[in-house]
Amino acid sequence: MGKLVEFAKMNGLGNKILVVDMRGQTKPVTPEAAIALAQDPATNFDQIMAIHDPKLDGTFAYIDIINCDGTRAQACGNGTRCVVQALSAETGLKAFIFQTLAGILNAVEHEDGSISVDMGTPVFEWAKIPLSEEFHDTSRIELQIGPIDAPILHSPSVMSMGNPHAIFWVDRDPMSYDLERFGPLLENHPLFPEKANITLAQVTSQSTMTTRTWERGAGLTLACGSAACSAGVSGARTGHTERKVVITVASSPNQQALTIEWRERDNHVIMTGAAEWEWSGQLDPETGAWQRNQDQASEATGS
Ligand SMILES: N[C@@H](CCC[C@H](N)C(=O)O)C(=O)O
Repeated sequence: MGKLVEFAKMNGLGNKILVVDMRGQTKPVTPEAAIALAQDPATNFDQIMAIHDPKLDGTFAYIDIINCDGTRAQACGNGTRCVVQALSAETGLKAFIFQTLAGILNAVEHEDGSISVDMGTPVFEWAKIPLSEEFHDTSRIELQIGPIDAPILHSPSVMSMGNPHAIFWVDRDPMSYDLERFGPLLENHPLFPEKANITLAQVTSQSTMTTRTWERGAGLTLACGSAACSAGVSGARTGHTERKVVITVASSPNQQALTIEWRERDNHVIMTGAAEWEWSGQLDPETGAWQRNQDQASEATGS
């Protein structure tokens, strides 16, 4: 193994996250290392959250977000909560400011252990989402899947939460749709030049909804925080819901929930929910070789 760095296997509502401590390192986690770690059942993850030294005064760290296919993502809500929990346990601090590809994120850990992340402001302009075709109104665009006269999914709300999202409104349990089949078709649809995260959202009341997501670069995941933010914003934007919603993530273990508030006063989106530590170890950020801390060992190493 080469030079090793500390990492923690964590999850946010089941969304599998590796929090990797890259502070003091000059090079990033390589796509090869990410793919090797994703392929190993013990370290299999949806996103790596690599904590780097700050690049900007006033921020605690720069967070590099890597999908399990080795591509980079601008935003990861569940992963950001995991980073906050890990750094809070290390430093005792409760509030953090991070820099990501999507911009500056403020986050805070509450007394009860739940974590709120200010995910920034939503973007609705078609060219900035981005879409490959001009749409004046992106709150519902023309896009459908299934028979032309009886589409299975249609008219999504599209937006960017730093990363691109399409929210399809459904009237039954999102788990009853074959998202494994439709997800890749929609993620890679020519309308999305940078691909898109695809979410099914069922509105259950003015202040509740249920979601399930096919993630760009990761496929079917148990949960996606930025998708929940996008569903919350899109629900209010289309008049389906109020600006504050509790979103049950249908695919998460025990159907856990996130609270999403699209604040009227400053247009910011605040996501609140849990994060969970599973185990820790060390890994080589160049190759993905890893070892688990001795005291937690059951499956000790991978290379
Ligand atoms: N799981 C994440 C989203 C991760 C990024 C996404 N796959 C992308 O490429 O945009 C979340 O919790 O937000």
